[in-house]
Amino acid sequence: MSNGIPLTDDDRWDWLETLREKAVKELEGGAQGCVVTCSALKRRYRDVIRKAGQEADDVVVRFVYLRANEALLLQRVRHRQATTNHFMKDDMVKSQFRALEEPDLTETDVIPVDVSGTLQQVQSAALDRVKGVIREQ
Ligand SMILES: Nc1ncnc2c1ncn2[C@@H]1O[C@H](COP(=O)(O)OP(=O)(O)O)[C@@H](O)[C@H]1O
Ligand SMILES: O=C(O)[C@H](O)[C@@H](O)[C@H](O)[C@H](O)COP(=O)(O)O
Repeated sequence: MSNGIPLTDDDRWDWLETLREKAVKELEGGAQGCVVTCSALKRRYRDVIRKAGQEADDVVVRFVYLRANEALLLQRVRHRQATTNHFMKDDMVKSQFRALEEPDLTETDVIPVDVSGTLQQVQSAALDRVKGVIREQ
């Protein structure tokens, strides 16, 4: 990625499984909940994470989809590039959007949150939405 080469499906499977296994281990160790951050761009990647809920009755998987348009995210990645030496440069944003399969209404475990506001606005909107979903369960 630092050379501007997007990852492939094959590059990503093990990573997604590792994330799922780490999260399940946290819960098995007594954690009440666990948040992992991950791009999970395609539906079949999200399905890898979903498996945690299918394999254990007491594990509930929910996705918070941090949603914004390409122009805004390009601007943020450019700003990151100018201020840090992060490996992921702005030339990756286009391929990320090409790979993205936006969750549709059939993915009922997805909570979309608009991230075009400030960090505080995003944090508070995400918390409100997640708390609302937990209350409904
Ligand atoms: N709401 C926001 N307002 C301004 N900048 C943001 C906001 N959310 C994220 N950023 C910045 O955008 C960049 C990419 O965000 P990040 O969450 O790290 O994305 P990813 O992990 O998907 O690459 C980071 O530099 C981050 O600080
Ligand atoms: O293509 C992918 O599978 C993902 O985009 C993944 O590679 C990750 O999101 C980037 O590495 C960004 O890393 P940061 O979260 O550090 O920006």
